[in-house]
Formats: sequence, structure tokens, C-alpha cells
Amino acid sequence: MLTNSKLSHVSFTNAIPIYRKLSHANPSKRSLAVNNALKTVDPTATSVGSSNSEDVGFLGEKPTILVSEKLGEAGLNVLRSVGHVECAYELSQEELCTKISCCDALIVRSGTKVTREVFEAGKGRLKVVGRAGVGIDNVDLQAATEFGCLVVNAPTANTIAAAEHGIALLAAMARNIAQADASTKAGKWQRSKYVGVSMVGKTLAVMGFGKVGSEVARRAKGLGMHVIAHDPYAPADRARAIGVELVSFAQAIATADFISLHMPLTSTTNKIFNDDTFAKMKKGVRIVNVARGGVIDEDALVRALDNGIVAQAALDVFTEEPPSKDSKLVQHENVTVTPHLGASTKEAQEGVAIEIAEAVLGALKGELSATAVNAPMVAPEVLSELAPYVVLAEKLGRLAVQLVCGGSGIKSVKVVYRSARGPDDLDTRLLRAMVTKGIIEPISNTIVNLVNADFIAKQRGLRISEERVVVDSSPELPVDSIQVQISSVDSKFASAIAEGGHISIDGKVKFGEPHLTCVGSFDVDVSLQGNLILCRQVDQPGMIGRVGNILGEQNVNVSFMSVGRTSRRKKAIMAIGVDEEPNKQALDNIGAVPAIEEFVFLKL
Ligand SMILES: NC(=O)c1ccc[n+]([C@@H]2O[C@H](COP(=O)([O-])OP(=O)(O)OC[C@H]3O[C@@H](n4cnc5c(N)ncnc54)[C@H](O)[C@@H]3O)[C@@H](O)[C@H]2O)c1
Ligand SMILES: O=C(O)[C@H](O)COP(=O)(O)O
Repeated sequence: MLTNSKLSHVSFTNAIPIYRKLSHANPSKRSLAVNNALKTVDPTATSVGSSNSEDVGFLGEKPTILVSEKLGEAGLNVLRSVGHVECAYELSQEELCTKISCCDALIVRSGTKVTREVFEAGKGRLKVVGRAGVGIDNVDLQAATEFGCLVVNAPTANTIAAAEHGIALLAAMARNIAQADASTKAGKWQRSKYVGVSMVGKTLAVMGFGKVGSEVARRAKGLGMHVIAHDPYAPADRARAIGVELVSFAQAIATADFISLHMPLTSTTNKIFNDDTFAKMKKGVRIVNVARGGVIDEDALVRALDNGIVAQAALDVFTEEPPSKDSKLVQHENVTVTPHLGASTKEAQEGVAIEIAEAVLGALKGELSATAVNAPMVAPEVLSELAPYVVLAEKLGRLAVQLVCGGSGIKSVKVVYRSARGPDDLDTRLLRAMVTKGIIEPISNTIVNLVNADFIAKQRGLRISEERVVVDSSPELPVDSIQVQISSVDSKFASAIAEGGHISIDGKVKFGEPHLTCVGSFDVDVSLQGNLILCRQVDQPGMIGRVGNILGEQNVNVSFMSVGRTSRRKKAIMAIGVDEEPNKQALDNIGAVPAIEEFVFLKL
């Protein structure tokens, strides 16, 4: 008889979120599953505050939220209703790092640099960074992802404000409003000096035809301008719908009388307006920038202003904010400037504050955000139908890794989804992330969630591949079954090795609950709750009773039992679900049953 005397009691870092959705009162599968997907809390982290906030969807301690820049009162009130809110403005980088170690969330605007050091300092505690606005170029997204910290933004509430500011700058520049205002206030009366240019009939090139760009285009059309746009990713029909022609970058800059910038700052757009591109513009072009300063090479713009290629510029944003007092660009007589005011209307700030407060609180409760920047955005209806499969995926990963023999390095994992749906109708990113979480968390002290799953897997040299098999089942169900295979490893339960030589386990969702349905080549059916004992034995009468008695004697409650066999009186696998963890005596006694050839105890 072979007994597995070295039961592997893998050390589990089964982190319990401080902020758990109120699932006990009204169990919501979706909330639980999603909470699991985003679970990032270090159980050893010190909690703060003492008020119980169960009534608003959190269990246990209130979260602490640091707001590092001015945020609308309405949003602060939403945050205060559930958390401890500290508003601390103009913090040095050092002060921010010190404070962040005691915070669960950070809310910033464009003025706070959320660097790698900040994520390092917030490690284990900081779960979400909320950007109260659109641009996330001030947040180190790579570092956020590595630390499993979700970044959310508020992408819609300041669109109109930014578009209005763009149009205001366009008109102010064309009619020299700022310069004439300063001159008149200085006691001068310079009517001929400030003759402007008309906008009607002129060509405006909108660079970046997203939310703000398209609203600027709409308004410019109202001013009688001929509007063209350049955006490599914008759909032409959306542009056509408002009478705008999408053109190439070269065509846009060569034909425009006015250019308005509305693209994000990325590695591709960084200094995209430079000596070369200015040289290709129509002489006397006028440029508005309410996007990001970094898309313009500011020294090149000064040169283009000096040599007359650019007649005027109106800028709300700068590479360094605030720009230095003696900046040649800011001081240039043909340049109109504002201190990053695009989003600064009362209406926009209230809207942004509420939008970000809700997104941050949702993320703290474990919900996926529709405005997640560094995690897949999964539509609510998709989330809701995938919720039970999310639980199944994590449990299968967790089981599969415990079947690996100590010392075998895991390099390759394959997840096979059997589904009646085609690939376009099945978004598996969440499921893959949960399998990864299930595999990595039991063997490391890394907290894995939807944000960092792919990164952590890559970092550990773990290749996770996926395969979809179309089966003839109900397309109503997103997934018929999930199989997790671990290749090129030895198993501490040899029966878990399937024909292909890899560890293989399958599961299904039955009546909303995760079930283990196959181990290696053996069919079983056991609900994945509590813990699991797998035994391989010679198929014969009395085995269920014998093992059941051993467990009963040690007061271990059996929740499920299932036997799968190759054929009568040959090899069989017994899968036993147990509520409690059996003690060593119980496990030794099971191992001592003569017909039992191998067994393993697995924690779910
Ligand atoms: N000044 C302010 O206060 C203020 C306020 C709001 C937004 N913004 C900034 O304005 C910009 C646009 O904001 P949005 O809400 O419209 O964002 P958005 O994501 O809706 O639109 C950006 C558009 O730029 C396009 N784009 C990406 N790369 C491009 C490229 N190389 N060339 C041309 N287009 C490209 C994208 O396809 C997208 O359509 C962002 O940089 C944002 O930070 C500034
Ligand atoms: O990207 C944005 O949303 C704007 O630049 C606004 O930035 P602010 O929140 O710092 O005003």
C-alpha cells in the first residue's frame, strides 16, 4: 500500500479583506466573486478608525482615504459617509509617502505625482488610486499594477468644461483678449495693435477626436469653422455624424489655420509637436493646447513663434506645472496662458468629485470599476454572469497547485474553457486572472488580483495559456466547464495526472456552486466548499463507510462524497468534502486503510 505520509500543508495566505461587501445580509454572488478578484488586502495591515460602517456596504473598519488635491464638497461628503477622509494638500513627496502607508485609497488631480515610491510606501494597504479627472500621466501605472493597486479615473464629468475652455482660448487668442486686457488696464488704448483674426470659414484641425476633441469640434462648427480631425483610433462615422472629416496627421497640420490639441500624453504623443512638425505647418498657424503640455516640445514652440510659423498659441497646460516664472514660452507676447483651468468649473468639479468618490468606494468594496485604468473593464452584465465561474476558477487553481509535488517548479499552466459560445462572446480575462490567483497565492506571499495577475505570473516565469473548446451545451451558460492543467511537474497524487502527462482537474458550476468534476482521468462530483480529501483505492464495498467512520470519530463533518472509477472493482477515486480540517490521527488512519493506495488532503 502506498500512503502519502507527507501531506503537504501548504501555507495559505488567505487574505481576508477588511472591506467586504455585505454578502452575509444579502448574499450576492457577483459581489463576492468580484471582491475576490480585486482582493488585495494585507491581513496584517493595521486598521484605522473604529466606526463600524456595515450599513453602507463595508464590514469592519472604515477605510482611510487621503485626498491630496482640492476636491468638490459633494464628492468629499460621499467619501465621508463611509470612510475617514483626510484632505492634505501640497504634500512633499516624502510627506505623501509617509501618509500613504496608513491609507487604503488616495485621490489626486493632475498636481500629485503618484510615483513608484508612493506605491512602495503604500504596499499592502493602498488598494486604489482615484484620479479626479481624465489624464493619468501623473500616475505610474506600471508600478500600480505591480503592487496590485487599482487606478480609476473620472473620465466624463469634465469633458464639457475642457471643451469650453478650449473654445474660450481659441476666441481669446484670435482676438488678443488677454493682451488687450492687460494693456488697457495698464492705461493704454491700443486699438490698432490688437486687431485680431476671424474664425469663421477658417480650418480648425482637432488633434485627438475623443470626448473633449469632439465637443470642441461641435462648438467650432457652430462658430462657422471648417473642422477636420486627426485621430488614429476614432471611428470615421462618429466624425461624419458631426460633419468632421478624419484626416492624416500630415494633412491636418499642413492645412489648418488653427490647431487644437486633445490627445493624451503617451510615449507616442510625447513632443509630437516639434521642430519637424512645426516646419510642416501653414505659416501663421494658431495653436491651442488644453490637453497636456508634454505633447509639445516647448523650446521648439518658442522657436516657431519667433520665426512666425506659429502666429499665436494659447496654452492651459505645460510640461512642468507650474512653469518657471521666467519661461520664455509663458512670457512670449504671442502666447496666452491659463494655469491648467480646463476642468475648473464649479459644475465640472462637483461632477468629477462625485464620479471619483463613487468609483473609489466601489473599488474599496471590491467591485470592478467601469473606469478602471489598469484592469480589464468588464461590463456589469458580463460580471454578473461570470461570478460563479470566477469562484470556480480560483478554486481549481488553488486545488491544482496543491497537487504539485514539492520541488517541482511550475512553468506552464493551461486553462481550457468548454463553452457553447464563440470566443467573441466569452471574455475569459477575469477567469484567467482567478486561476492565476488560485495557483500563486498558496505558494507565495504575494497577493494576486485582477490588476496584477498577468504581471505576477510573468514575473514568476509562469506561462498561462488558454484554450477554448466549443461544445454542444446551452449558450445561455457562459462556460460549461473549466479545466486547469499543470505541465511538466510531478504530482503528490499520481491519479491527478491525465493521459497527456500533466496534472489535470475539471470543474463545473452546478446550481450556482463550484463543483470538482474530474481529477486526472477519473470523473467525480464534489462541491468545492470547505476542504477536500482525495483517495485512490481499489474499488470495493465498504470504503465510503470506513473512511466516513474515521472522519466521524475525529468529529470531522463530511459535506460531500463522490466516487469515480475506471471500471468495476478496479481503481477508483473517492473525493470527500469535509467542513473541518482533519487532524493528523484521522489522516494517518485513512492512510492505514489497506485498500487505499494514495491520498491527499487539500485546502480550498
Ligand atoms: N486642461 C484640462 O484641464 C483638461 C481637462 C480634461 C481633459 N484634459 C486632457 O485632454 C485630453 C483628452 O481628454 P478626453 O477626455 O477627450 O480623452 P479621450 O480619451 O476621450 O480622447 C483622447 C483621444 O485622443 C486620441 N489619440 C490617442 N493617441 C493619439 C494620437 N497619437 N494622435 C491623435 N489622437 C490620438 C484617442 O484615440 C482618443 O480618441 C487628455 O490628455 C486629458 O488629460 C485636459
Ligand atoms: O486630465 C484632466 O482631467 C484635466 O487635466 C484636469 O486636471 P485637474 O483635475 O488637475 O484640473
